[in-house]
Amino acid sequence: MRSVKAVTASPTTLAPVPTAPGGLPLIGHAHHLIRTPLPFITSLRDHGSVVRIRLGPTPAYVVTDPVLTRTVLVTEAAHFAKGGKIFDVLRGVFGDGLATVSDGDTHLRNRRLMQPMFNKAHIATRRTAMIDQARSMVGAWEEDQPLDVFSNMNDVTLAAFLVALFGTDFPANLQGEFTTLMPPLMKEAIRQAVLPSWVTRLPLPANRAHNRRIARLRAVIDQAIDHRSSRSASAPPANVHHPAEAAGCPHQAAAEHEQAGLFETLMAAEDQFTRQQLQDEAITLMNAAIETTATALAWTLYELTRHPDIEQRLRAELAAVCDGRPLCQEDLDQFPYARQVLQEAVRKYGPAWMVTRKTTRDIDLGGHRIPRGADIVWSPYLHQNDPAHFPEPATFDPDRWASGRAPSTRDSFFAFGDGRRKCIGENFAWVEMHIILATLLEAWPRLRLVSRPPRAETAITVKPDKLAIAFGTS
Ligand code: HEM
Repeated sequence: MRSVKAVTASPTTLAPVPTAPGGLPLIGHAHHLIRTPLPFITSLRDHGSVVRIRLGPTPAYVVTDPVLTRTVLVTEAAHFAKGGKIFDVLRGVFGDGLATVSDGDTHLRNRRLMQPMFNKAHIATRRTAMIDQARSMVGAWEEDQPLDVFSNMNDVTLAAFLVALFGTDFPANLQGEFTTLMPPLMKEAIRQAVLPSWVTRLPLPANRAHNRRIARLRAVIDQAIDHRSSRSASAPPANVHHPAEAAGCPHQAAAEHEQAGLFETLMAAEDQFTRQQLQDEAITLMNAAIETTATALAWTLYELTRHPDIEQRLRAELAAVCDGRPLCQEDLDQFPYARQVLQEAVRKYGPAWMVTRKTTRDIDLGGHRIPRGADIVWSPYLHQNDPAHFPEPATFDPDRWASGRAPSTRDSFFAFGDGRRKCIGENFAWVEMHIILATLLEAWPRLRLVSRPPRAETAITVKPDKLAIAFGTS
């Protein structure tokens, strides 16, 4: 196993940071990052534990050793602030939402205010609504017709997320607009992140379209917040009869029937958040929550079509728990194998592949001196596909996560980040992914891949370029 002996070193032992081959004048390594991002970023392991690349004229230091990534995110986090080119571009979309706001008091305060939205007990109050939403959507798919899985997973994760966040009566037109706006917005954001910034300031059609989309997204989010405010005043009684009770799920808590969503927590803190901040947080959450979970689910389904044995084990687990009745929220804590399968998809496909920080002072990392103000890149995808930590990383093996085998691998699993900027939505993500996977298996006894095997494509996440699956009942 490769290891880095020292996180910091005395000035006498510091070595120059190796530079990745293949950089070009003006654009640096941008062509590699645009054309072959995943082979390029994983190839950097061969050049050292910290490797210098250039994003346009700007140098960036890619950390290829998970021990050093933990240093950046946790032990020396004070010297590696949230920032860097990707965040500068994303801030243009999200404003100062939790994911892009600089480190410091505002981040700490907002994180503290938002944390209750995402604790397990609070999320549990939304599980039934999410099951209903997911079930109605996957159940409406046409039998044996090729389905664009990534796009549909985006629709289902978005709908489930909206139901959790904003309640059960979210207007369909707003949902539709959001679905249309987001893919080109994110694609352009990542393109802007790897190009020199002067290119992104030119009055090119692509740049103008990007700005128009951002303005429209803000207007849509504003309408969503208005909608929620107007509905909160007229919420229905909490103990409405629910079909899952009749189906045999005995302990439905009254709170689960409420229409209100998790976002009410923030709206209730009216004096704490301005309208602009509420907008920023809503946009941030929707962006952080949708493509990440949709990608992981799409890859999970693809892997199931390749591994009937894994699919069978999943179905057996589901059948044993539900015992012939429809899935209900209480079942969700009893699917350990589903968790292993989902975690393996998240491991193998990232889903994030490039995240950045900025050094706040000259600092020694892995025996190299990194200057103040430098961009640091870390990559869950890179670490989670490192054969030194995950033997045969291309193999989809959910049993890596079986209890007893998992501890050594957990240290190199960075899919949700770590430290003070760790994903606030991790609990939510697992619940949502379990719900969608389980409702889908419940509705469709057969999955068949009807496209060629997908190639991994990068935007903010690593997603399948083309993935069609037909769902059948026999
Ligand atoms: C499979 C699903 C997900 C993955 C892999 C994922 C991954 C990540 C990662 C790697 C970070 C840290 C970025 C950094 O260190 O700079 C992060 C932060 C964040 N995530 Fe997630 N995420 C997922 C789902 C979600 C969901 C469902 C939500 C919301 C409900 C969410 C909300 C956020 C927010 C707000 C942050 C910023 C936290 C902060 O800076 O304090 N994520 N996520």
